[in-house]
Amino acid sequence: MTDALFSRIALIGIGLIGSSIARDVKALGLAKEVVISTRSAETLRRAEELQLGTSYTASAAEAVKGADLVIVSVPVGASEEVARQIAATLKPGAIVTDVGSTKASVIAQMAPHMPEGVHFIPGHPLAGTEKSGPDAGFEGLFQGRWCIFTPLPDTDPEALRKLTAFWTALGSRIDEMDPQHHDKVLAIVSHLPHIIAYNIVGTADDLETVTESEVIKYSASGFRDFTRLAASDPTMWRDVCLHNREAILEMLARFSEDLAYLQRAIRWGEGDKLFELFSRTRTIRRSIVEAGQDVDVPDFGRHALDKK
Ligand SMILES: NC(=O)C1=CN([C@@H]2O[C@H](COP(=O)(O)OP(=O)(O)OC[C@H]3O[C@@H](n4cnc5c(N)ncnc54)[C@H](O)[C@@H]3O)[C@@H](O)[C@H]2O)C=CC1
Ligand SMILES: O=C(O)C(=O)Cc1ccc(O)cc1
Repeated sequence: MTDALFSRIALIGIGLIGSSIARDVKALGLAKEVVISTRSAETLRRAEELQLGTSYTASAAEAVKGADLVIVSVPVGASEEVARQIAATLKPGAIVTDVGSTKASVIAQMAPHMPEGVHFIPGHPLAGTEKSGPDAGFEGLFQGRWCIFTPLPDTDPEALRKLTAFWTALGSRIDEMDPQHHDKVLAIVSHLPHIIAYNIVGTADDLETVTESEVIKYSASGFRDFTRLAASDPTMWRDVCLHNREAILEMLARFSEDLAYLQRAIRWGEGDKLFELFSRTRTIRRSIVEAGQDVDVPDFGRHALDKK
Protein backbone atom coordinates (compact mmCIF):
# COMPACT_ATOMS: atom_id res chain seq x y z
CA MET A 1 0.00 0.00 0.00
CA THR A 2 1.44 3.36 -1.09
CA ASP A 3 0.46 6.67 0.54
CA ALA A 4 -2.45 8.38 -1.19
CA LEU A 5 -0.89 10.64 -3.83
CA PHE A 6 -4.17 12.39 -4.54
CA SER A 7 -7.18 13.14 -2.46
CA ARG A 8 -9.69 12.67 -5.26
CA ILE A 9 -9.16 11.16 -8.72
CA ALA A 10 -11.79 11.38 -11.46
CA LEU A 11 -11.72 8.73 -14.17
CA ILE A 12 -13.57 9.71 -17.33
CA GLY A 13 -14.04 6.56 -19.43
CA ILE A 14 -13.80 3.20 -17.68
CA GLY A 15 -12.89 0.68 -20.38
CA LEU A 16 -9.75 -1.45 -20.58
CA ILE A 17 -7.39 1.40 -19.68
CA GLY A 18 -9.58 3.39 -17.26
CA SER A 19 -10.57 0.25 -15.32
CA SER A 20 -6.96 -1.00 -15.17
CA ILE A 21 -5.96 2.36 -13.67
CA ALA A 22 -8.90 2.12 -11.24
CA ARG A 23 -7.85 -1.39 -10.13
CA ASP A 24 -4.26 -0.25 -9.48
CA VAL A 25 -5.37 2.92 -7.67
CA LYS A 26 -7.57 0.81 -5.40
CA ALA A 27 -4.95 -1.89 -4.79
CA LEU A 28 -2.19 0.63 -4.08
CA GLY A 29 -4.34 3.13 -2.16
CA LEU A 30 -3.25 5.99 -4.42
CA ALA A 31 -6.36 8.11 -3.77
CA LYS A 32 -8.90 8.58 -1.01
CA GLU A 33 -11.77 8.93 -3.46
CA VAL A 34 -12.16 7.69 -7.03
CA VAL A 35 -15.06 9.16 -8.99
CA ILE A 36 -15.99 7.29 -12.14
CA SER A 37 -17.86 8.67 -15.10
CA THR A 38 -18.59 7.23 -18.50
CA ARG A 39 -21.02 7.89 -21.30
CA SER A 40 -22.88 4.62 -21.37
CA ALA A 41 -25.20 3.86 -18.44
CA GLU A 42 -24.58 0.14 -18.80
CA THR A 43 -20.78 0.55 -18.52
CA LEU A 44 -21.21 2.81 -15.50
CA ARG A 45 -23.40 0.20 -13.82
CA ARG A 46 -20.83 -2.49 -14.57
CA ALA A 47 -18.03 -0.31 -13.09
CA GLU A 48 -20.11 -0.01 -9.94
CA GLU A 49 -20.75 -3.77 -9.82
CA LEU A 50 -17.00 -4.30 -10.09
CA GLN A 51 -16.50 -1.70 -7.34
CA LEU A 52 -13.88 0.10 -9.39
CA GLY A 53 -14.42 3.46 -7.65
CA THR A 54 -15.97 5.14 -4.64
CA SER A 55 -18.70 7.04 -6.54
CA TYR A 56 -20.26 6.96 -9.99
CA THR A 57 -21.94 9.54 -12.18
CA ALA A 58 -23.06 9.81 -15.80
CA SER A 59 -21.99 13.46 -15.79
CA ALA A 60 -18.31 14.13 -16.55
CA ALA A 61 -18.83 17.72 -15.33
CA GLU A 62 -20.00 16.39 -11.92
CA ALA A 63 -17.22 13.81 -11.74
CA VAL A 64 -14.35 16.30 -11.98
CA LYS A 65 -15.66 18.61 -9.25
CA GLY A 66 -13.03 18.78 -6.50
CA ALA A 67 -10.75 16.25 -8.24
CA ASP A 68 -6.97 16.80 -7.97
CA LEU A 69 -6.28 14.42 -10.84
CA VAL A 70 -8.54 13.82 -13.85
CA ILE A 71 -7.68 10.96 -16.22
CA VAL A 72 -9.50 10.90 -19.54
CA SER A 73 -9.53 7.36 -21.02
CA VAL A 74 -11.90 7.58 -23.98
CA PRO A 75 -11.42 6.93 -27.72
CA VAL A 76 -9.25 9.80 -29.03
CA GLY A 77 -12.07 11.14 -31.21
CA ALA A 78 -14.14 11.86 -28.06
CA SER A 79 -11.43 14.02 -26.43
CA GLU A 80 -12.87 17.40 -27.39
CA GLU A 81 -16.37 16.44 -26.27
CA VAL A 82 -15.02 15.45 -22.84
CA ALA A 83 -12.83 18.59 -22.58
CA ARG A 84 -15.88 20.77 -23.29
CA GLN A 85 -17.93 18.92 -20.67
CA ILE A 86 -15.38 19.21 -17.87
CA ALA A 87 -13.87 22.66 -18.55
CA ALA A 88 -16.18 24.71 -16.32
CA THR A 89 -16.09 22.46 -13.24
CA LEU A 90 -12.38 21.61 -13.05
CA LYS A 91 -10.81 22.52 -9.74
CA PRO A 92 -8.13 25.25 -9.96
CA GLY A 93 -4.72 23.54 -9.71
CA ALA A 94 -6.10 20.18 -10.90
CA ILE A 95 -3.97 17.97 -13.14
CA VAL A 96 -5.77 16.77 -16.27
CA THR A 97 -4.20 13.96 -18.27
CA ASP A 98 -5.25 11.44 -20.90
CA VAL A 99 -4.11 8.03 -22.16
CA GLY A 100 -4.87 8.42 -25.87
CA SER A 101 -2.84 6.56 -28.49
CA THR A 102 -2.33 9.76 -30.53
CA LYS A 103 -1.06 12.98 -29.02
CA ALA A 104 -1.05 16.00 -31.40
CA SER A 105 -4.76 15.61 -32.11
CA VAL A 106 -5.69 15.12 -28.44
CA ILE A 107 -3.76 18.28 -27.54
CA ALA A 108 -5.49 20.21 -30.33
CA GLN A 109 -8.87 18.96 -29.09
CA MET A 110 -8.37 19.47 -25.36
CA ALA A 111 -5.82 22.26 -24.69
CA PRO A 112 -8.03 25.15 -25.92
CA HIS A 113 -10.71 24.19 -23.35
CA MET A 114 -8.40 23.95 -20.33
CA PRO A 115 -8.92 26.88 -17.96
CA GLU A 116 -6.07 29.01 -16.60
CA GLY A 117 -4.58 27.37 -13.49
CA VAL A 118 -5.39 23.78 -14.57
CA HIS A 119 -2.37 21.63 -15.52
CA PHE A 120 -2.99 19.68 -18.70
CA ILE A 121 -0.33 16.99 -19.27
CA PRO A 122 -1.02 14.63 -22.20
CA GLY A 123 0.10 11.03 -21.66
CA HIS A 124 0.12 7.60 -23.30
CA PRO A 125 0.75 4.33 -21.48
CA LEU A 126 2.23 1.83 -23.96
CA ALA A 127 0.29 -1.04 -22.47
CA GLY A 128 -2.91 -2.71 -23.50
CA THR A 129 -4.53 -5.65 -25.18
CA GLU A 130 -7.05 -6.29 -27.97
CA LYS A 131 -9.88 -6.33 -25.41
CA SER A 132 -12.09 -3.44 -24.34
CA GLY A 133 -14.61 -2.49 -21.65
CA PRO A 134 -14.42 -2.46 -17.83
CA ASP A 135 -14.22 -6.26 -17.49
CA ALA A 136 -11.13 -6.39 -19.72
CA GLY A 137 -8.93 -4.33 -17.40
CA PHE A 138 -6.64 -5.87 -14.83
CA GLU A 139 -4.31 -4.95 -12.01
CA GLY A 140 -0.66 -4.60 -13.04
CA LEU A 141 -1.28 -3.82 -16.73
CA PHE A 142 1.21 -0.93 -16.63
CA GLN A 143 3.91 -2.77 -14.70
CA GLY A 144 7.25 -2.43 -16.50
CA ARG A 145 5.66 -0.60 -19.45
CA TRP A 146 6.54 2.81 -20.83
CA CYS A 147 4.30 5.78 -20.23
CA ILE A 148 5.08 8.68 -22.55
CA PHE A 149 4.25 12.27 -21.62
CA THR A 150 4.10 14.96 -24.29
CA PRO A 151 4.06 18.04 -22.02
CA LEU A 152 3.17 21.46 -23.36
CA PRO A 153 5.98 24.04 -23.26
CA ASP A 154 4.69 25.87 -20.16
CA THR A 155 4.01 22.73 -18.08
CA ASP A 156 4.35 23.23 -14.32
CA PRO A 157 7.30 21.05 -13.13
CA GLU A 158 5.55 20.24 -9.84
CA ALA A 159 2.44 18.95 -11.66
CA LEU A 160 4.68 16.87 -13.95
CA ARG A 161 6.49 15.49 -10.90
CA LYS A 162 3.17 14.44 -9.29
CA LEU A 163 1.93 12.76 -12.46
CA THR A 164 5.29 11.01 -12.84
CA ALA A 165 4.98 9.76 -9.24
CA PHE A 166 1.50 8.42 -10.07
CA TRP A 167 2.55 6.42 -13.14
CA THR A 168 5.72 5.27 -11.42
CA ALA A 169 3.56 3.90 -8.60
CA LEU A 170 1.67 1.91 -11.27
CA GLY A 171 5.03 0.41 -12.28
CA SER A 172 5.56 2.41 -15.47
CA ARG A 173 8.79 3.78 -16.85
CA ILE A 174 8.41 7.40 -17.92
CA ASP A 175 9.63 9.10 -21.07
CA GLU A 176 8.94 12.54 -22.51
CA MET A 177 8.84 13.63 -26.13
CA ASP A 178 7.15 16.16 -28.31
CA PRO A 179 3.71 15.16 -29.65
CA GLN A 180 4.72 15.08 -33.33
CA HIS A 181 7.61 12.76 -32.60
CA HIS A 182 5.34 10.56 -30.47
CA ASP A 183 2.83 10.30 -33.30
CA LYS A 184 5.49 9.29 -35.84
CA VAL A 185 7.09 6.69 -33.58
CA LEU A 186 3.73 5.20 -32.58
CA ALA A 187 2.58 5.20 -36.21
CA ILE A 188 5.30 2.69 -37.09
CA VAL A 189 5.50 0.61 -33.90
CA SER A 190 1.81 0.41 -33.02
CA HIS A 191 -0.61 1.92 -35.53
CA LEU A 192 0.82 0.26 -38.67
CA PRO A 193 0.98 -3.23 -37.10
CA HIS A 194 -2.73 -2.94 -36.26
CA ILE A 195 -3.62 -1.66 -39.73
CA ILE A 196 -1.59 -4.46 -41.34
CA ALA A 197 -3.35 -6.99 -39.10
CA TYR A 198 -6.81 -5.65 -39.99
CA ASN A 199 -5.80 -5.79 -43.65
CA ILE A 200 -4.31 -9.29 -43.75
CA VAL A 201 -7.22 -10.81 -41.83
CA GLY A 202 -9.66 -8.98 -44.13
CA THR A 203 -7.80 -10.24 -47.21
CA ALA A 204 -7.79 -13.81 -45.91
CA ASP A 205 -11.50 -13.54 -45.21
CA ASP A 206 -12.14 -12.27 -48.75
CA LEU A 207 -10.29 -15.14 -50.38
CA GLU A 208 -12.81 -17.71 -51.54
CA THR A 209 -10.32 -20.55 -51.09
CA VAL A 210 -9.65 -19.62 -47.45
CA THR A 211 -12.93 -20.44 -45.84
CA GLU A 212 -13.67 -19.46 -42.27
CA SER A 213 -13.05 -23.00 -41.06
CA GLU A 214 -9.63 -23.08 -42.72
CA VAL A 215 -8.68 -19.79 -41.09
CA ILE A 216 -9.52 -21.31 -37.73
CA LYS A 217 -8.01 -24.69 -38.52
CA TYR A 218 -4.61 -23.45 -39.68
CA SER A 219 -4.26 -20.36 -37.53
CA ALA A 220 -1.90 -21.93 -34.98
CA SER A 221 0.85 -19.99 -36.72
CA GLY A 222 1.92 -16.40 -37.47
CA PHE A 223 -1.59 -15.67 -38.72
CA ARG A 224 -2.96 -16.20 -35.24
CA ASP A 225 -0.99 -13.21 -33.93
CA PHE A 226 -2.56 -11.07 -36.65
CA THR A 227 -6.06 -12.20 -35.71
CA ARG A 228 -5.46 -11.10 -32.12
CA LEU A 229 -4.50 -7.58 -33.20
CA ALA A 230 -7.34 -7.53 -35.73
CA ALA A 231 -9.79 -8.23 -32.89
CA SER A 232 -8.98 -4.82 -31.34
CA ASP A 233 -11.74 -2.31 -30.71
CA PRO A 234 -13.08 -0.85 -34.01
CA THR A 235 -14.07 2.52 -32.51
CA MET A 236 -10.69 3.03 -30.89
CA TRP A 237 -8.76 2.13 -34.04
CA ARG A 238 -11.03 4.09 -36.38
CA ASP A 239 -10.25 7.11 -34.19
CA VAL A 240 -6.49 6.41 -34.12
CA CYS A 241 -6.45 6.24 -37.94
CA LEU A 242 -8.43 9.45 -38.32
CA HIS A 243 -6.46 11.32 -35.65
CA ASN A 244 -2.93 10.33 -36.67
CA ARG A 245 -3.66 10.55 -40.38
CA GLU A 246 -0.49 12.28 -41.63
CA ALA A 247 2.02 10.12 -39.72
CA ILE A 248 0.17 6.90 -40.60
CA LEU A 249 -0.01 7.81 -44.30
CA GLU A 250 3.71 8.66 -44.28
CA MET A 251 4.58 5.31 -42.69
CA LEU A 252 2.20 3.42 -44.99
CA ALA A 253 3.92 5.00 -48.01
CA ARG A 254 7.34 3.84 -46.74
CA PHE A 255 5.89 0.43 -45.95
CA SER A 256 4.39 0.05 -49.43
CA GLU A 257 7.70 1.03 -51.05
CA ASP A 258 9.58 -1.56 -49.02
CA LEU A 259 6.93 -4.16 -49.74
CA ALA A 260 7.31 -3.47 -53.48
CA TYR A 261 11.07 -4.09 -53.11
CA LEU A 262 10.33 -7.41 -51.45
CA GLN A 263 7.74 -8.27 -54.10
CA ARG A 264 10.26 -7.56 -56.85
CA ALA A 265 12.94 -9.67 -55.15
CA ILE A 266 10.49 -12.58 -54.95
CA ARG A 267 9.40 -12.13 -58.56
CA TRP A 268 12.98 -12.12 -59.89
CA GLY A 269 14.23 -14.84 -57.57
CA GLU A 270 16.70 -12.51 -55.83
CA GLY A 271 17.36 -14.74 -52.85
CA ASP A 272 20.31 -12.68 -51.62
CA LYS A 273 18.07 -9.64 -51.14
CA LEU A 274 15.50 -11.66 -49.25
CA PHE A 275 18.19 -13.30 -47.13
CA GLU A 276 19.79 -9.91 -46.31
CA LEU A 277 16.48 -8.41 -45.11
CA PHE A 278 15.41 -11.47 -43.14
CA SER A 279 18.81 -11.57 -41.43
CA ARG A 280 18.65 -7.87 -40.55
CA THR A 281 15.18 -8.18 -38.99
CA ARG A 282 16.19 -11.28 -37.07
CA THR A 283 19.02 -9.25 -35.48
CA ILE A 284 16.51 -6.58 -34.43
CA ARG A 285 14.30 -9.15 -32.72
CA ARG A 286 17.31 -10.64 -30.92
CA SER A 287 18.49 -7.24 -29.70
CA ILE A 288 15.00 -6.55 -28.29
CA VAL A 289 15.12 -9.85 -26.41
CA GLU A 290 18.63 -9.13 -25.12
CA ALA A 291 17.57 -5.65 -23.97
CA GLY A 292 14.94 -7.36 -21.82
CA GLN A 293 12.11 -5.65 -23.67
CA ASP A 294 10.65 -8.88 -24.88
CA VAL A 295 7.74 -10.39 -23.02
CA ASP A 296 7.97 -13.83 -24.67
CA VAL A 297 4.82 -13.08 -26.56
CA PRO A 298 4.92 -10.02 -28.79
CA ASP A 299 1.95 -8.21 -27.26
CA PHE A 300 1.51 -5.90 -24.35
CA GLY A 301 0.29 -7.44 -21.10
CA ARG A 302 -0.44 -10.92 -22.45
CA HIS A 303 1.28 -12.62 -19.50
CA ALA A 304 -1.02 -11.06 -16.98
CA LEU A 305 -4.02 -11.85 -19.15
CA ASP A 306 -3.05 -15.50 -19.55
CA LYS A 307 -2.92 -15.82 -15.78
CA LYS A 308 -6.52 -14.65 -15.43
N1 LIG B 1 -6.72 -0.59 -25.73
C1 LIG B 1 -5.43 -0.41 -25.59
O1 LIG B 1 -4.67 -1.37 -25.65
C2 LIG B 1 -4.90 0.97 -25.33
C3 LIG B 1 -5.69 2.08 -25.50
N2 LIG B 1 -5.18 3.33 -25.29
C4 LIG B 1 -6.04 4.50 -25.46
O2 LIG B 1 -6.85 4.56 -24.31
C5 LIG B 1 -8.11 5.13 -24.63
C6 LIG B 1 -9.20 4.21 -24.09
O3 LIG B 1 -9.06 2.96 -24.69
P1 LIG B 1 -9.70 1.65 -24.05
O4 LIG B 1 -9.77 1.77 -22.59
O5 LIG B 1 -8.99 0.52 -24.66
O6 LIG B 1 -11.16 1.73 -24.66
P2 LIG B 1 -12.52 1.03 -24.16
O7 LIG B 1 -13.39 0.94 -25.36
O8 LIG B 1 -12.23 -0.19 -23.39
O9 LIG B 1 -13.11 2.13 -23.18
C7 LIG B 1 -13.50 3.41 -23.60
C8 LIG B 1 -14.35 4.05 -22.53
O10 LIG B 1 -14.68 5.38 -22.95
C9 LIG B 1 -16.08 5.58 -22.76
N3 LIG B 1 -16.48 6.65 -23.69
C10 LIG B 1 -16.54 6.62 -25.03
N4 LIG B 1 -16.92 7.81 -25.51
C11 LIG B 1 -17.10 8.62 -24.43
C12 LIG B 1 -17.49 9.96 -24.25
N5 LIG B 1 -17.75 10.74 -25.30
N6 LIG B 1 -17.59 10.44 -22.98
C13 LIG B 1 -17.31 9.68 -21.91
N7 LIG B 1 -16.93 8.38 -22.01
C14 LIG B 1 -16.83 7.88 -23.26
C15 LIG B 1 -16.70 4.23 -23.00
O11 LIG B 1 -17.99 4.14 -22.42
C16 LIG B 1 -15.68 3.34 -22.26
O12 LIG B 1 -15.93 3.38 -20.88
C17 LIG B 1 -8.13 5.34 -26.13
O13 LIG B 1 -7.87 6.68 -26.41
C18 LIG B 1 -6.99 4.49 -26.63
O14 LIG B 1 -6.41 5.03 -27.79
C19 LIG B 1 -3.90 3.53 -24.85
C20 LIG B 1 -3.08 2.45 -24.62
C21 LIG B 1 -3.51 1.09 -24.90
O1 LIG C 1 -2.59 -5.37 -27.84
C1 LIG C 1 -1.53 -4.93 -28.29
O2 LIG C 1 -0.66 -5.67 -28.78
C2 LIG C 1 -1.27 -3.48 -28.29
O3 LIG C 1 -0.52 -3.00 -29.09
C3 LIG C 1 -1.95 -2.68 -27.23
C4 LIG C 1 -1.86 -1.20 -27.42
C5 LIG C 1 -2.78 -0.57 -28.23
C6 LIG C 1 -2.74 0.80 -28.38
C7 LIG C 1 -1.78 1.54 -27.72
O4 LIG C 1 -1.77 2.86 -27.87
C8 LIG C 1 -0.86 0.92 -26.89
C9 LIG C 1 -0.93 -0.46 -26.73
